[in-house]
Amino acid sequence: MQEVIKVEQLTKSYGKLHAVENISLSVDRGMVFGLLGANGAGKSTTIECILGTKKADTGTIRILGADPFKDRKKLFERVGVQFQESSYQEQITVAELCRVTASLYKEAADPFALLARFGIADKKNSPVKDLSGGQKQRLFIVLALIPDPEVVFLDELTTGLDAKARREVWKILSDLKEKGLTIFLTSHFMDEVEALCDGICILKRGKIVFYGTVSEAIEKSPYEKFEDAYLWYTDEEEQANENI
Ligand SMILES: Nc1ncnc2c1ncn2[C@@H]1O[C@H](COP(=O)(O)OP(=O)(O)OP(=O)(O)O)[C@@H](O)[C@H]1O
Repeated sequence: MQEVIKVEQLTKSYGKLHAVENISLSVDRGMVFGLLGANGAGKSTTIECILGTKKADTGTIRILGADPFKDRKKLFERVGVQFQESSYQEQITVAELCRVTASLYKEAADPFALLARFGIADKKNSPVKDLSGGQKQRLFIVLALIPDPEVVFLDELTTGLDAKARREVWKILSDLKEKGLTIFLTSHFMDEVEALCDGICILKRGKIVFYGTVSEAIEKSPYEKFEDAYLWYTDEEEQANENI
């Protein structure tokens, strides 16, 4: 099994704040990996360091065997990224944004097939700014998949999507995974994590508090449901009480 993402001892501080401390993780090809944690736990910082858009203070990071900070150009064609907010011209339409994005890659996927797959083909002539929150979110997943990447980073995957759209996105991602796509995601929805993730890492104030599979996370907690186990791993009060 080929290792697609490897992070060893990643540390990143903002001034005195240790945003991420000693994070190590490994993601194999065709795996869906979930990076979890409360707001401010350090997920975005970790992803930005993995992508090379932020420089880690210390640690080693490899994506597809390359150093993302030094080899960004080389990785650009092979890695997809979903942004929460993309910067685009005020009046640009969905079709134009997709075409512009596709033009950046040598071997782009067909953006219109992707729009159809994500149920927003009828919006192709609408200005992006007029899309609903959920439609925009789906568009951003489409943009991340346009490079036809080997690995894709999806930050807060289905935030803003209704229940049906979430299920549809899960199905599409499961199909892409079957074809060998490696998926690195963050999510605040534990049902989604249970449905999709082969491996997870739970962060609490920048440190790993659990690393393994969803079923291991449940087993090592006093709970039977994953959401309860997740809250137990991340709960401030509970952990504070344990230290008394
Ligand atoms: N550029 C920055 N300068 C200073 N502090 C920052 C900066 N970016 C993030 N932080 C701080 O680092 C910590 C980790 O933030 P990060 O955005 O990585 O968390 P997160 O887990 O992605 O949160 P969320 O779920 O809210 O997106 C937070 O305390 C945040 O306030």
